[in-house]
This record gives sequence, structure tokens and C-alpha cells, in this order.
Amino acid sequence: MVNLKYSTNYLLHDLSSQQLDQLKKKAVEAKNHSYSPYSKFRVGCCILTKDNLFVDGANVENASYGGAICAERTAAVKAVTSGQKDWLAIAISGDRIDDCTSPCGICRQFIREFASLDMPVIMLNSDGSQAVLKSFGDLLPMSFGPGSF
Ligand SMILES: O=c1ccn([C@H]2C[C@H](O)[C@@H](CO)O2)c(=O)[nH]1
Ligand SMILES: [Zn+2]
Repeated sequence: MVNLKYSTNYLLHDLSSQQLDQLKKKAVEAKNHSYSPYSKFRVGCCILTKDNLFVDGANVENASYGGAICAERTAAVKAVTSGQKDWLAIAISGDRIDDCTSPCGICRQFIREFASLDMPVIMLNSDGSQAVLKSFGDLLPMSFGPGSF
């Protein structure tokens, strides 16, 4: 885990400390709009776009369990359908204080469509006090994307 505020990690060099703080805060707060009566596991996500817009999302579950949509895909679809297809960074915050939540496989592939392989993925614990930072390419190596065929 790293304290991103004091991180000099090269992955974050395109972000100001204010953008990073906002991104983390919005991912944590997005959990407030989670609809997760079945798992009772709230997840929030926020995408910072190259137009400097913050697009958040939360998981939305369904009585037919397989119909659940993760926070990451909620945020991704909101961003794309607002005309925001170019992204600088993504942050995710799950409901555990002792663990940082990382995106599921389906979301990784979904994000692949819009993310560069060096886009930072900031995985947070529930209150944002802990973070794991990876490049998107590290989370989905040897991936198949829009330029692959
Ligand atoms: O990265 C993740 C992992 C899980 N979930 C959601 C799906 C489901 O609603 C709940 C439990 O898996 O958490 C997300 O939204 N994002
Ligand atoms: Zn997912």
C-alpha cells in the first residue's frame, strides 16, 4: 500500500495532487449511491477524463443476481455516454477498511476499450486511507483491445 499523496510514482505524473485528492474522495463518496442489497458490498468508482471531468459510479445489483453492474462499468458507461472517452485515471473504493478493492475481470476488459496501458488504476480501501496503484496494463496483461484486429 502506498500513501499516494507523497508518492513520486511516474504513473501519477499527469495528475496534480488536487486532481488525485478529488479522484480518491469522489470514488469513496460514490459508494453512497450504491444499490447493493444482496451482497451488501458497496463499491464506488471515479474516472478522471482528459477534459478534467470527474465521472463517478457505484455498483447496482438486481434480484436476478447475474444482472449486477459493477461500479467501474457504471462509471465507464456514464463517461462514454457523456462524450468522455479519453481518460487520465480511474479510482475504485470498496467497502473494506482493511483491503483495497480491485476491478473484476469483466470490468478490466470493459475498461480496456478506453484506457491506455499506462493509465493509473488507484485501488482504495473504504475510506481512501490506503491505496494500491497499478498501471492498467499490469492489471490486464497481453490484452485484446480495439487495436488488436
Ligand atoms: O471491483 C468491483 C468488485 C465488485 N463489485 C460489486 C459487484 C457486486 O455488486 C458486489 C459484490 O461482488 O460488488 C464492484 O462493483 N466492483
Ligand atoms: Zn466488475
